[in-house]
Amino acid sequence: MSRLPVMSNKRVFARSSSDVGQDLETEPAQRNDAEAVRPQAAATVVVSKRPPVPASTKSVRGTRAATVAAGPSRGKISCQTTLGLMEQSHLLVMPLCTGGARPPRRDPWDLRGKVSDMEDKLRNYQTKYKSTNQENELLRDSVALSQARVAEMQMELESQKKQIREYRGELQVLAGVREELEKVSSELSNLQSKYKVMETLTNAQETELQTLRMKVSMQESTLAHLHVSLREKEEQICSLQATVVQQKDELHAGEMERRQLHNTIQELKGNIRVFCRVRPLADGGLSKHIQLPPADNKSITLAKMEESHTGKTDIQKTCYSFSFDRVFGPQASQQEVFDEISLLVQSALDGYNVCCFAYGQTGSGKTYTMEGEEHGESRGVIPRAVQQVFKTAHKLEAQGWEFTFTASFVEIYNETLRDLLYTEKTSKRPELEIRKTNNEMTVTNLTYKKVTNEDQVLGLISLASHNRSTAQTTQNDRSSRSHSVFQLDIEGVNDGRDVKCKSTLCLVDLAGSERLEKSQSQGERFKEMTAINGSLSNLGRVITALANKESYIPYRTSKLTYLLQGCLGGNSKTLMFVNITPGPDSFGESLNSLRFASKVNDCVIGTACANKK
Ligand SMILES: Nc1ncnc2c1ncn2[C@@H]1O[C@H](COP(=O)(O)OP(=O)(O)OP(=O)(O)O)[C@@H](O)[C@H]1O
Repeated sequence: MSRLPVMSNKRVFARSSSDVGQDLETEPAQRNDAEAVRPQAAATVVVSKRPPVPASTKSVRGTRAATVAAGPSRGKISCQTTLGLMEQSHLLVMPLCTGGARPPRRDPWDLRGKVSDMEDKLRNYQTKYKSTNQENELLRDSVALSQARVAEMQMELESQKKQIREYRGELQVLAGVREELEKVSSELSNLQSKYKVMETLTNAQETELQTLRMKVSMQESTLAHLHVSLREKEEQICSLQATVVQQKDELHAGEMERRQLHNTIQELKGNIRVFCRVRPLADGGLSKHIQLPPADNKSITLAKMEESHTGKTDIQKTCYSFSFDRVFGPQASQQEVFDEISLLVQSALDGYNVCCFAYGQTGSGKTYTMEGEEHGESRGVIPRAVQQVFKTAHKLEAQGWEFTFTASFVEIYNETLRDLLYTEKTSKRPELEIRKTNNEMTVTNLTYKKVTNEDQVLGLISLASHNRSTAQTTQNDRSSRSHSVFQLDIEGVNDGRDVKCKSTLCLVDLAGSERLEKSQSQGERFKEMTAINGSLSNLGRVITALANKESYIPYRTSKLTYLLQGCLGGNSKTLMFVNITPGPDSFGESLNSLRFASKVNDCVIGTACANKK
């Protein structure tokens, strides 16, 4: 910045000196026409310092001086020109004051000498001026060059600055890149260490792979052997499968034959059978008036005992003997009893309707026989039958049979049906009605539960016994005053053989059959007893009518016989338990029960046929 004014001064100076130079060079011409202005001005300057030179002292050397000296007389000098000349005179005067070796001092009179000196000086100055001008020119050129150079340099500087900025930007970018690189290099070193680990692992795995390859090749050869043996086995399997098919056919044929034979045996035994069961006394023994011949398990004798006149011995007065399909004494276990009826249960799976009911006075052991205890050896007919049904069905699955089971539990109390599997509010109980559709007996609004295993059925049985209506009597504090009917509908399908079967296993615990006088029943109890006895009498009548092959069977007279119609007719197998109380007080009731059972036992109901399609 500080150099710029200097440059401009120089420029001014250069211009002024060149003007002066020009003026001086053109001076002779101007002198010739005697019109030059600037030399006059210079003369004016000189005049101010030196005494005026007379115009007559012109010479060749002094022509200029004379011309200079003649300047003022011309008079017309512009102010601007004067200033330029003053600058010029300054240049001219300076060497005069500071110049080199001084010339020998002239005498005051030696004006010519002095003029000559002056002229010499002037020439010197002119020479210097010329050389200065040249120098000046050179300098000007050099200045111009320098300026151009400077401009160039500045441009270069600018471009370099710009480049520097760019470099800085790039540097920053590079710094970022460097950071990135550092990161990458640290990652790289991490990766390298990982790579080393991986390399080690790879080596280990390669070794393992080699081992595995060897194993694989060994196993491949083993596999090839196995393939061969597999093919052999497959062939064997094929032939075995053919054998299995053949054996299945044989098995099915055998099963069909077994069913037929089984049914024949059941028919020979009678489609209605009666078993008598005498419950033990409280001490486990047997009362004197009941006699069970030891060698025979089919007869029972009821003997009327009277005290002798002395009162010391009992005299046997009247004897009533009865024969049944089987008589169980007080020691007979639940298992023994069930073994005798299990063949009938099998018939249910073969497609025959099976009905088993227990008849007897209150407390004679009907519920014990049919239901028994919930678990263990004292379980009764119903849980054991259910167990057998599911076990046998499972076995038959292997022969292509598929079974579906539907359970229902109904109670007949005072000639009214009650659903024992009903779980809703008691107030909302719907009315149940027995309907006969397609020769099948159904109950409207009754709960029919699909069951798939024994436990489900046992759960339903316990629900039913909870719901079962019981009423207190003087003879048995847990006496049931209603008939309970458990039904298991069984449907079997063997698609492979295109065979179907359908049957119902019906297990009935009848209400107590005691006489009215003995039970001392009154009011509601009397009504109950009338209904119970009415339905039991009708059961006897139905069985007799069936035995006599009467045209009219009074099924509809009571709800019990109407409900059991399907299980009591020709297409069914019926088993009746007559339960006897051994106490002497129950003699009359026992006799009644045995007479009723005997009547049933004498019945021969038509040949049963399986419900097969
Ligand atoms: N064979 C038997 N062995 C041992 N105990 C028996 C036998 N039979 C019945 N009992 C017992 O006798 C009592 C009465 O039996 P149960 O309740 O089965 O009579 P019930 O005929 O069903 O009476 P209800 O008609 O009132 O239902 C029960 O305590 C029962 O355990």
